[in-house]
Amino acid sequence: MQVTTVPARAGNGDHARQAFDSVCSEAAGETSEMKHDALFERFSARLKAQVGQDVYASWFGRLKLHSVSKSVVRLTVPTTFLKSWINNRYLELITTILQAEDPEILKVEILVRSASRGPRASAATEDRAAGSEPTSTPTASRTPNAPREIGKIAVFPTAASTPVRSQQAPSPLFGSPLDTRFTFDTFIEGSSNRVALAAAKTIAEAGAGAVRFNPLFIHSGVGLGKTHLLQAIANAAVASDRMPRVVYLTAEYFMWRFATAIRDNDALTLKDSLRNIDLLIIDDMQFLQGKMIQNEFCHLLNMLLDSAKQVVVAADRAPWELESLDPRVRSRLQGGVAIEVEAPDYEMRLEMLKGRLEAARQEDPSLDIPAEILNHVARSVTASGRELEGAFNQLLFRRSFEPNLTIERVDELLAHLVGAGEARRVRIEDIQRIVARHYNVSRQELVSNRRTRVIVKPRQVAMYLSKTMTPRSFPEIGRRFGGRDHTTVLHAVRKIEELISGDNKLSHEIELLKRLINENNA
Ligand SMILES: Nc1ncnc2c1ncn2[C@@H]1O[C@H](COP(=O)(O)OP(=O)(O)OP(=O)(O)O)[C@@H](O)[C@H]1O
Repeated sequence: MQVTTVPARAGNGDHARQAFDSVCSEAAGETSEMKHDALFERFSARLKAQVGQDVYASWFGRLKLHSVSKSVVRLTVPTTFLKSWINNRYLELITTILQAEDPEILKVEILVRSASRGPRASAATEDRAAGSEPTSTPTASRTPNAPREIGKIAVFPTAASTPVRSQQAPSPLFGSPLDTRFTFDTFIEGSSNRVALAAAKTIAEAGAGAVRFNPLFIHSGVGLGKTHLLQAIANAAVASDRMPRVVYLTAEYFMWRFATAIRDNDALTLKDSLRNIDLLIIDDMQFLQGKMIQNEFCHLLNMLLDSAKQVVVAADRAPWELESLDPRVRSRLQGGVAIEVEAPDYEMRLEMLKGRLEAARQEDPSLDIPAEILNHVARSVTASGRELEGAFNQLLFRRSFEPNLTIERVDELLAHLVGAGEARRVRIEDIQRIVARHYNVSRQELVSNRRTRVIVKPRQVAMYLSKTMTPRSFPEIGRRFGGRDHTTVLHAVRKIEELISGDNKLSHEIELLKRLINENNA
C-alpha cells in the first residue's frame, strides 16, 4: 500500500498537520482493514478445518466480518435464525479461534446484516416454509451409484467400474442411502462380532443364487455395528459384479413404500420389481408394523427365500423376541441363521479408536492423539461403537485448543459418555411415538413421505428432538424417518430452531415434549 502525502500550505501549519494526520490515519485505516481481512481469512480457514466442509458451508458460508474495534470482533449473518443458531452453538468455538489468532480479542458479537448490505442467498434452505420440506437431492439420480429404477422400485446397479467417492452415498430413489464409510475394511473384528462378520462376508462374496444362510438375521443392542455390517454387505455387493441387484432399506421405508403403493393401486408393480432382486437387506426389522404390510412382507420373504434369493435382516432383538411381528414372518425369519453381536471388548474399542484416528489422519496427517489417552478412552467408554465415535469426535475437536489434554481433562469432557451403557438412552422410536401422540398423527405418517402441513410440522419437531436428545447423526436420523436424506433432517433442525426463537408457544410445546420423553425414559 502506498501512503500519499499532501503538500503542506505555507503559513498554515495546523491545516497541513491536519491534512497529514488525516491521510496517515486513512492509510493506517487501510492497513488495519487489510489486517482484519487477513485475520478473518485465517479464522475462516481454521473454522472450516475444525467443523468440516459440510457444517461450514451450512452455517458459516455467509458469515462476514463487520468490524474489529479494540477487543471486539463483530461478524454478520443474513438472518436472525443464523444469528441465534451460531450464538447458541458456535460462539465459544468462534471466540476461541479468534483469540488464538489475536489474544487481544475479548468478545465476539454476531449481528444480522440488513438486506441492502448483502443479498440473501437465493436458495437458503432455512427460509423455506414449514410446509415445504425439501425434496430429495436432484444429484442423486445423476451420480454413478444411484440406483436405477425397475418398475417402481430402484435397485443399486453393480458398480465395479464406479468406485464410491463421497462419504454419503447418493440417496437411492427407492431404499435408504448407503454410507460409504460403512465397509468391511472399516469394520473392526473381535470376539463379539467375529461370526456375524464372517457370515456377512460370505454373503457379500457369494454370487447370485449361491445362497448360504438364508435369511441371515443379525441382532444386537443399539450402536453395536448392525447397520455398519449390513451396509458393508450392500457396499461390497454393489462394488462387485457378483450380485447385480441389491436392495438395502429400513423396515420403516419398506412400510411407507408399500403403504403408498397399496394406496395408489400400484402394489403389483412394486412386487414385480422386487421379484427380480438378488439380495434384499432390511435394517431395523423391529419397526415393521401393520397387518397388511406384514402380510406383503411375508409374501415377499417367502418368494425370495423359495427362489433362493439371499435375504439379510437386522434388529435390536432375536427373531423369536419380535412379538409384534406376524407369526408367519417370525417363523420364516427363524428358519435361517440368527447371530448375535455383543458389546465390543477393550481391544476392539481401542482398535476402533485407532481406526478413526487413521481415517482422520488421511485428511490431516498432523493429527495425533497420544496412545495413553486412546487407551484410557477405550477403557472408560464401554457402551457401544456410537459412544466411542462421540468420544473420538470430542477429543479431535478439543485437541486443537487444548493440545496437552490430560487424562483428568478427558474424563471431564467425556463424563456424559462414561457409563452410558448402563443408563437408559432416549430412543428415536420413543420420540416418534410421543410426538405422534401429541400431534394426533400416527407414527407411520411421521416416517411417510406425506408433505401436508399437519404431518410436516410434527415430523420436523420429531427430527429436531431426535437430533438434540440422542447422539444420532443426521444420516442416521434420516434413515429412521423413512430413509430420508440427511439434508432433510438438517433443514428440519434449522427450521424448528428458527421457529422456537420467535414462537413462545412452540418452545413450550418442545419443552413439554422433552419432559414427556425424559419421563418415558426415567
Ligand atoms: N465393529 C465395529 N467396527 C467399526 N465401527 C463400529 C463397529 N461397531 C460399531 N461401529 C460404529 O459405531 C457406530 C454405530 O454403529 P451402527 O449404527 O452400525 O449400530 P447399530 O447396531 O446399527 O445401532 P442401532 O441398533 O442403534 O441402529 C457407527 O459409526 C459404526 O461405524
